[in-house]
Amino acid sequence: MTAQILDGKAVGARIRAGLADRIMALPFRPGLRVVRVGEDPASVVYVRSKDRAAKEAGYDSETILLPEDVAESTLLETIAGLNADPAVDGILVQLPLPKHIDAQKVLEAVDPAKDVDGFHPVNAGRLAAGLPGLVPCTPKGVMHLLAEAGVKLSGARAVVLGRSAIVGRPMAALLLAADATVTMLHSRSRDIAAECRRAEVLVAAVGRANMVQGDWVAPGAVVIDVGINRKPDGKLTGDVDFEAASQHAGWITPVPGGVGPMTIACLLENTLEAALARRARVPLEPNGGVAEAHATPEQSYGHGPGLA
Ligand SMILES: Nc1nc(=O)c2c([nH]1)NC[C@@H]1CN(c3ccc(C(=O)N[C@@H](CCC(=O)O)C(=O)O)cc3)C=[N+]21
Ligand SMILES: [Mg+2]
Repeated sequence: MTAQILDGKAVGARIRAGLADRIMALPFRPGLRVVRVGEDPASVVYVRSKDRAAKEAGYDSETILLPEDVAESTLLETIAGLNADPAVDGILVQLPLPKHIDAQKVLEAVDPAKDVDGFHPVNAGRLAAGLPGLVPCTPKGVMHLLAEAGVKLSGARAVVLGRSAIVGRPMAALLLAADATVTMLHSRSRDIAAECRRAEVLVAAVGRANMVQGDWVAPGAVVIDVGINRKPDGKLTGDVDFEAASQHAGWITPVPGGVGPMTIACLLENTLEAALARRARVPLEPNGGVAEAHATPEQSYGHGPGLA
C-alpha cells in the first residue's frame, strides 16, 4: 500500500483564501502583532512567513523587533502596550526567547483574549476543561488535516507521541474532545513501537528525526508528522521515516508541506476568531470548533452508561 498525501500546503492555502474572503467583508481589519526577540535564523524565516500570510489575507499585521539583549521588563511593557491597544486582536511572541528571559512569565503576560498561540495557561486550561478559548495553532491545524482526510475520530484509537505544552498536550485534548480513544506516549513510555502499531491515527510530535519507523505504522493508519528537524544539509525532515511509513499508512503528511503551513493558516484563523470575539461579541467555540467538525449525528444520542 502507498499512502495518500495529506497536502497541508494546499489545505492551508485554501483556509487562508477563505479567511481573506471573510475579512474583505468586515468593517475592520483584524490586527496581528508578532513580537520577535533577536535574530534566531529560524525565527526570522517563520515570522516573515507569518507576516506575509497575514498581509496577503488582509490582516493589519506588524512585526515588532526587539534586540537579543532586551530587558525582560521592556518585553513585558511591550506586551502590556499591545494588550491595551484596541487595534490589536492577536499577539504572538515568537519562541524560543533568549535564555535571560523567563518565557513562561512572558506568555502569561499576554491577554488571554488576544493569545492567538493559545499558550496562556488560561487557554490551555480552558481547552483541557472542554471550554471555549483560543486553541494552539499546530494541533488545530492537525485537526483540519484529519477532517480533510475524512477521518472519523469517534471511537478511533489515536496515539500522540510527545507531551509538549504546545503540541502533544493540546493535541490529545482536541482528539479527546472529538471522542477518540487517546494514548499519550513520552520519554518514559514502555513499548513505544507496539503502542504506535495500535494507532488508527498516529501524531508524532517529539522532535527526533525519523524516529517513527515504517513497521510502527498499522496498515491504513493516518500518520501526522509534526516534527521539524533540520538535517546537516539544511533540509527539513520530520519525526517519521516518511518513505518507509508511506508503505503502510493510508494517509501521511510530508515534511515540509504538511503540518507547518497549517500552523500559519490556524494562526490567521485564531486572529479572526479573537477579533470577532472582542469586537463583534461572537463567542469562541470549544476546541476552536475543530473537534465538532468530526462529530457524527449518532454522537448526540449519548454515551454508554457511566462513561462520559
Ligand atoms: N510563539 C510561537 N508560535 C509558533 O507557532 C511557533 C513558534 N513560536 N516558534 C517556532 C514554531 C515553529 N513554527 C512553524 C510554523 C510554520 C512552519 C512552516 O510553514 N513550515 C513549512 C516550511 C518551512 C521551511 O521550509 O523552513 C513546511 O513545513 O512546509 C514551520 C514551523 C511555528 N512556531
Ligand atoms: Mg529508517
